[in-house]
Amino acid sequence: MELMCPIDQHCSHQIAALLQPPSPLLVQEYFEQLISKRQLHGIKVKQNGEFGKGVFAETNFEEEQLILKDQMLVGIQHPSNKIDCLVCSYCFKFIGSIEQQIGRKLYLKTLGVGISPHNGKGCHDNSSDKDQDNHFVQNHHNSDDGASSSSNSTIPLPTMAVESLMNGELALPYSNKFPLPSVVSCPGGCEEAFYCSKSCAEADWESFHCLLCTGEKSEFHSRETLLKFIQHANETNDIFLLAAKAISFTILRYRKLKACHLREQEKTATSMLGTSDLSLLLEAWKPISIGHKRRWWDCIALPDDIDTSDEATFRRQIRELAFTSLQLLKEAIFDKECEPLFSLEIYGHIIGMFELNNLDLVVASSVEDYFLYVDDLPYPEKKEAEKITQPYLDALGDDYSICCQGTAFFPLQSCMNHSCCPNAKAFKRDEDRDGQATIIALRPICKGEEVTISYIDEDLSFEERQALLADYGFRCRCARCLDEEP
Ligand SMILES: C[S@@+](CC[C@H](N)C(=O)[O-])C[C@H]1O[C@@H](n2cnc3c(N)ncnc32)[C@H](O)[C@@H]1O
Repeated sequence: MELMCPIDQHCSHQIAALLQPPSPLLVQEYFEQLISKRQLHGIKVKQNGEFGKGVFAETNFEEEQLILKDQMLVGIQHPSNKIDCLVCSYCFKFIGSIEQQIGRKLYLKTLGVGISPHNGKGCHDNSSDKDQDNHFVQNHHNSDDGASSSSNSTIPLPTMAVESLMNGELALPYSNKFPLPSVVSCPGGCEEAFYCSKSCAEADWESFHCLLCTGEKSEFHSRETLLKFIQHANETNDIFLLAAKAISFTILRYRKLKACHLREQEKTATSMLGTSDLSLLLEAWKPISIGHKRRWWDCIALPDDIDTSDEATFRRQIRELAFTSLQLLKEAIFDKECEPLFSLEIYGHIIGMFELNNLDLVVASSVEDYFLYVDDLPYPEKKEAEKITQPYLDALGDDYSICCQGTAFFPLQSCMNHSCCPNAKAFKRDEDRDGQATIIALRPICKGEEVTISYIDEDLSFEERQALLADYGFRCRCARCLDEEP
C-alpha cells in the first residue's frame, strides 16, 4: 500500500502554490536582482523558450576568460570527506593550519572514524586540472607528478608525533608559506560545524544552521531525533542533509519576513490584511522555487544493476526512503506556520531539484599544495625538509592529496543549459579556493550568445550521450545532436 503523508492532503492548496512554476517575468526580476546584488557583469538569465531558462552573454568573452563565480544557495561537504579535509562549513575554504589538517586526519584514521560513502549524485562535474592530477597521483603513486608518498599502504606514526602536530608543538618546514584562517567554533556549541571567520559562522547560523545544529544553543525540538535524521542521511543518502538545509533556509527566511512585516505594521499602525502567511511563505521559498524540479523518485536514474521490470518497486522504495527521512526531520524541526514544507510532495521536489541541477563541490587541498611545494624545493632544502615531512607523507599515503568534496546548488550555474559542443565549463583555477562555482569560456563567446556547459563527457558517441542525458531526464536537442541524429 502506498504511504500517505497527512500534510500532503490537508495542505494540498499551499503545496500546489509552492510548486507552481514561476512566471517568466518573476524569473527575470529575480535574476536581475541577484546579478545586481552580487555585482556580477556580462551575463543575463533569459527564458529562451526552447529549453526554459538559459544564461546569455551580455558582453564578449575571450577564450579562458572567467564568465562567472557563482555563490551557492545551499551546499554540503560529503560526510565521508570530513575526515580528510577540515573546511569552513559556510564557504568551504580550508581552515586551521597545515599541521592541524594533517594531524587531525591521521588522528581520525587511527581512531578508525569513518562514515559510509555518500550516495548523492552530483549532476555536473566541477572539475579542474588539479582534480585530474589528484587522480593521477592516487592511481600512479610512484610517478614523478606528485609528492612521493610511499603508496596506498601507509606507515603509521607514533601517537606523540600526531599529537605534536595537532597541539601546535611541531611546525612543519615551510608550512608558513600556506597560511590558513584560524578555526572559529559553531556559535551553537556543536562539534560538527567550523568556520573560517565570525562572519561565516554568523551567516551560516542565520541562514541554515540554527535549526540544524546539535549543540546546546540550537532551536531543534528533539536533539535525539535530529541526530537520528543525520545518521539516517549519513547511512543512506546525504542529499537529505541538503534538503534539510533548504527547508531550514526557507523557514528562517519566512520568520525574518514575518518579523519585518509585523514591525512595519506596528510602525504604520496598519494591519497585515492582505499579507497572508502563504504569501510570506511563497516569498521565502522564492530562491528554491526558481530551480527546475521534478519529484525525486520520478526523476532519479534507474541504477544499472536494477532490471527495468523492477523499476516500479525501485521508485516506490526511493519514495519510502524519502518518507522515513522526512518523518525524522519533521520530528526534529517542525514549524506549524511552514507546515507545507514538511509534505512529501515538497520534500520530493526539493531533492529532485538537487538531483537535476547540482554541481560537484570541489576545493583543492592545501595539504597537497604543501607537499608538492616541498617536493619541488631545490636539492639541499628538499632533503632537509623531507627528513621531517616524509614520515607524515608516508603515514597519509595517497590520501595526502584528497580535496574537499561535496555537492551544491548554484542558482546561476543551474540555469545553464547543456550542449554537446559547449562554449563554457565549470573549472576551478589555482586561485579558486572556496566553494563557489567557477565558469570559464572554452572559446570566444559573442555578446547575445547562450552560455552552455556540458553535463557529461561530450567526447562520447551520439547514442552514449543521449543515454547519459536520459538519466538527467531529457533528450538533448543541441545543434550537434540535431546534426548527428540518425
Ligand atoms: C540544469 S537545467 C538548465 C536550466 C533549465 N533550462 C531551466 O529552465 O531551469 C536542465 C534542464 O534544462 C533542459 N535542457 C538543458 N539543456 C538541454 C538540451 N541541450 N536539450 C534539451 N533540453 C535541455 C532540460 O529540461 C533539463 O532537464
